[in-house]
Amino acid sequence: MPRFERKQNIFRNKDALGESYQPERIEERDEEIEAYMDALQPIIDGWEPNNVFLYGNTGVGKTAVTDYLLDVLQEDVTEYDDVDLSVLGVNCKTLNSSYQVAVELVNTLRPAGAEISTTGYPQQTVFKKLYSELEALGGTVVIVLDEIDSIGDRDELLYELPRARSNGYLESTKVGLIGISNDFKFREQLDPRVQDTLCERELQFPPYEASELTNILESRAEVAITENGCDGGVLNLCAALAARDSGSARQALDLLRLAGEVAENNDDDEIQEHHVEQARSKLEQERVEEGMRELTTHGRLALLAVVSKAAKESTPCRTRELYQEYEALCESSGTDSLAQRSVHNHLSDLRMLGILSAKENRSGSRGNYYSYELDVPFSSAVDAMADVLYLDEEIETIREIARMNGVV
Ligand SMILES: Nc1ncnc2c1ncn2[C@@H]1O[C@H](COP(=O)(O)OP(=O)(O)OP(=O)(O)O)[C@@H](O)[C@H]1O
Repeated sequence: MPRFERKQNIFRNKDALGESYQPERIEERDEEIEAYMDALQPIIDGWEPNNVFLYGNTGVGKTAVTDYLLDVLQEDVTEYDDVDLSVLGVNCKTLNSSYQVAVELVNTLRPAGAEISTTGYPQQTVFKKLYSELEALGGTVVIVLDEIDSIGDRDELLYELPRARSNGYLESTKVGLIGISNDFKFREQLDPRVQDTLCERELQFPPYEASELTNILESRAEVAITENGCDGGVLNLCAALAARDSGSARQALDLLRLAGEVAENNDDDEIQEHHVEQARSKLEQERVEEGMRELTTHGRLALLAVVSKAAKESTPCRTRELYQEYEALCESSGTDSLAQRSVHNHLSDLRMLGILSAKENRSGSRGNYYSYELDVPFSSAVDAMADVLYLDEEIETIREIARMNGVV
């Protein structure tokens, strides 16, 4: 019977490369930290907080810097008896209206058992409940709304909360909002009056360059990886790959962690560059598989049509032929088919997602046309579709044909 055996050649503390780890030091963000501290200064001075809007791509340290600075602020504020600071944090990802965010805030402030229902109240009633909880808390309250763009255009709370004091809803409590977003369009879409208040102080976090990512990785590797667990060029390679793609520290850290796991699984004592390469293609495949799972039904059926043609070794294949395959799959799954034009749009989307590639062909007088083929491994595409489409028989036939043709 196989037994578990502890492996600790590579990692000293693998959790330090994970999402929930809060770094002791923030690297390469001195300027942003200075501007951020400047925006938070009125809190220490005992005045009303500024509202702050923070934006930048995913993984560029918006949350890490915010958590770090608010911890420092909470510690430093204890020096001053006349400032009583509370920090509330809500991730808005699953809350897509002001109403839901307000309910979440009320329930964060209420003791267990006294929460309000998430539906059934007029919006103003929920806002009033929020004001009365905030008033009961007193002092200065900083509310951090991460992924604030999920609120969409139902942004009344972002208009009302910063004005609650001037409108007489709050007397003793001073409230400051910190909104965090990686959607650049969100700011532009906001009502100009909301923009004026929420974006009182705006901070932009640019993507990291390779040398900055190397420093972030070096300081994290000190905690996470054993002394001889990592070959010299590995951190530079992870940093360079992440910088070229997204400039995200999360991507660089994920790459290093996965490369370490690959090395560990091979029973190697050191992470080397070839482990990073393997980790990169694994992450790339995961990303594509995730993209495939998030497709709409017709996107999936259009993709399965290409998969089916690939099994028959008939790709690249033009839209017209793919459309026939797609119609047959729609019929098998009891789904009404879309017009060829719409299927063409789905194929273009799949191309944008990096799941398909397309070649443009010239066809004399009738203009150009595209032919499509898979840009991901056949087995990843068929596995992902088997998980999300209820077409077991058809998918088994496709696999069978692929096996016969030596595609898999
Ligand atoms: N300057 C930095 N120094 C140390 N670690 C960092 C730095 N920037 C980012 N990180 C680390 O990178 C990871 C991603 O950072 P973070 O979650 O702050 O990104 P984000 O900009 O908030 O991304 P998202 O918009 O996706 O939430 C975290 O593990 C964080 O600790």
